[in-house]
Amino acid sequence: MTLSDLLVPSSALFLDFDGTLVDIAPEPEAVVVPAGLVASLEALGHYLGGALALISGRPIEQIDAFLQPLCLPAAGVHGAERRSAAGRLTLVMTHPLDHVQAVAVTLAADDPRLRVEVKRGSIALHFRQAPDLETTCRDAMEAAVRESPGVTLLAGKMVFEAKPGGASKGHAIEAFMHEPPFVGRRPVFVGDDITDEVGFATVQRLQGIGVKVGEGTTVAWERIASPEHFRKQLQAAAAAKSRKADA
Ligand SMILES: O=P(O)(O)OC[C@H]1O[C@H](O[C@H]2O[C@H](CO)[C@@H](O)[C@H](O)[C@H]2O)[C@H](O)[C@@H](O)[C@@H]1O
Repeated sequence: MTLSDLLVPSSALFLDFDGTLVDIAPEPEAVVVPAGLVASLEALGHYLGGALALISGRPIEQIDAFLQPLCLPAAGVHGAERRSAAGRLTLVMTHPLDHVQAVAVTLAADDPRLRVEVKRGSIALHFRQAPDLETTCRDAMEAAVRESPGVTLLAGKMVFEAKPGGASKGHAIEAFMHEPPFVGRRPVFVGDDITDEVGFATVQRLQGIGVKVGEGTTVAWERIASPEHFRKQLQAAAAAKSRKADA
């Protein structure tokens, strides 16, 4: 089944960013937004009456910068921040991350291949350039999180990320689904990572469909081979739906 088959005017579309809309890159700032992607998102958002949101581990301001001039409804930092379709910003309560940050920074000081990303409400320790340090990073971050009340650890693609226990992509999607223009629609969520599984489970509980991009076990009912395949489907869906709207 293609994305175009899944979408009708009464659908709500939720999209992950890294590994779904854009290819994974060696560093967080090295991702490339291919030509035409912004136009496809804009056209589909229009077709869906504005019920299209980005659900990312990145801060919303980074998503805005990558997709400018588009400014979509969005959840950032794995649901720790959310901007509604009306532009209202909601922040999930965060917990002290000083200990996690100190542990991550100390590790990275010993090996320049490690990278610490400090976000509002989360600390990410990237080991993409040092895959041999995965266990060291996991052990250190797990221990640091155990000593940080209210904080949980996510294992993403070559990254361990400490974030507020009360925030998740599933919670963010559910919050959107209680508000216009998402309320009453059938949700579709497309993502690629283990961190997206809670989003797939959430939309499927709400009678919607999860779509997993790439390989790996998943609870999602549908699968697309790669971000490149997904972008092609997005473009095709945007073109087909725009044609229908014009007819
Ligand atoms: O939820 P997402 O939109 O998929 O964001 C998840 C994380 O994406 C970024 O890290 C990942 O992508 C980088 C660029 O491709 C890659 O270098 C890194 O190894 C990946 O983990 C971002 O830096 C994180 O803040 C996001 O949480």
